[in-house]
Amino acid sequence: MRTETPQQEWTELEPQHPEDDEVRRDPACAVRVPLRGTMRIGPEGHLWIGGCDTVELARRFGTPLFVYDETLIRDRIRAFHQAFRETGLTYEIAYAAKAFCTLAMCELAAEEGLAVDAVSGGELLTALRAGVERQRIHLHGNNKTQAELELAVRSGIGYIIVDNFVELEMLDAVAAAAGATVDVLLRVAPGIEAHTHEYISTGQQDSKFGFDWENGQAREAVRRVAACRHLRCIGLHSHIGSQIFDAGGFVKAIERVTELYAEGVALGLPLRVLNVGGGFGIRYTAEDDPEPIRRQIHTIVDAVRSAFAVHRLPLPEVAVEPGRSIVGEAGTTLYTVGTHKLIPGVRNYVSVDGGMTDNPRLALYGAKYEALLANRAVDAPTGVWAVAGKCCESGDMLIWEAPLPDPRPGDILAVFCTGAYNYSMASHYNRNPIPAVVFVRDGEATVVVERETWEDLLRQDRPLRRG
Ligand SMILES: Cc1ncc(COP(=O)(O)O)c(C=O)c1O
Ligand SMILES: N[C@@H](CCCC[NH3+])C(=O)O
Repeated sequence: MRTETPQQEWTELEPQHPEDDEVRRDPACAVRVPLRGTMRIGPEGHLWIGGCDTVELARRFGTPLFVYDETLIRDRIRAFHQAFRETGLTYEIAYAAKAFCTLAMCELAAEEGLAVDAVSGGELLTALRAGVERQRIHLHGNNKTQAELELAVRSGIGYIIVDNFVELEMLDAVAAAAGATVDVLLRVAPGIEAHTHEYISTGQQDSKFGFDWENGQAREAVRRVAACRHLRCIGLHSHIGSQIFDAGGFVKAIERVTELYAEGVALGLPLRVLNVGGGFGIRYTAEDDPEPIRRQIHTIVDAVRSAFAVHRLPLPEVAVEPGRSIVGEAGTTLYTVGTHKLIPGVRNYVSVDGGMTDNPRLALYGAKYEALLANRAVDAPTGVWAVAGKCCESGDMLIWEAPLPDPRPGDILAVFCTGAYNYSMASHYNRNPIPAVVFVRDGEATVVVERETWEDLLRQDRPLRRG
């Protein structure tokens, strides 16, 4: 689809944060929502993304609709590359596909020079089918199945991040059966508390992920992997959590993991990779203030340089696994406004045609979002609305307090920052179909995931009695 860009004047947007000119506020927009990437308010008062009028996108493709600003995704990736290039260190950026995994996204990641970090057979197959170079795919997971390990070994992917002792033995056996030697990293739980929601913090001791550093399991894993005849341990991995705002936690984790790295080198392991995971935070709302990527990457690389100097080790290849920070702010969900319920003195609810099925993050983490009416983007808010989904669940809310002009049935509501862990965590609850996904760029909209239909929902069902 090509949508003509109007010729009239566009609203001028001022940088909100001097360090991050991708986030802008529209002074004419009373809702005062940060406008990211290619977002603009058009002269007709509509929200435009990637040169496309979102009201037209909603009409054309239906709602709920995930809209991704392709330019912003590419810009985010390039910011990571640029930050690393400035450090002069060898590096690899692996896109954490769990944030948003489709063929198109994996293709884009590969085009932009990213490796892909997969965490299941499904993500692995998506990356392979998207044509990502095999050597540039990694496999994660705390309970990889035999079938997933076999697919990974058969496909000859770059490396597998081993999470625990059971997997270590299982993978050694899978590699032996395939007559292969498999490159692995060991995932260490470094005992670092990331200051984020407890369900997305993963580096602390009480975590299901990785070999525990504090009680010596990680050290034991380094010894045991050295004895696995079909595994070649080429590095160590840690990941401390998600939606992290400053790189302090990474520094502590790097210091701990480097001690182990030194022990591994002393044991004769061919270590060359230090993977510090992902978790770089983004600005969901004006309350969020993450450090810019450039600064976080520089802090990480400085920490690696000093830790490796302490142990007199040659510098490793530094790998990171960002997901949210690549796609989160580039995604916007469009909904159609339906019913409302006003409870005087209590709360005003407005309901939209999606909800926890396309965005479970408020229900899961109490996540906060900002929104505006895409078809009346410059109308001043007249009140605070609780934006509800359409599921049979009181907790099915998208935003508890959204300042909006009185929403009318048929208005298009745009909820921002829904690019990470929304489509990928979407569900069929209440038998709702999964929405379509479009990428927009330079006035072109490309459907990268078709909308599911009610018929699609029945495709795997079989009747109780046949014939
Ligand atoms: C091992 C690992 N790597 C990378 C990521 C990506 O995290 P984020 O999307 O916060 O960058 C995660 C998720 O938290 C993870 O568990
Ligand atoms: N799904 C979570 C993050 C988990 C990250 C995976 N380790 C979110 O939406 O924030």
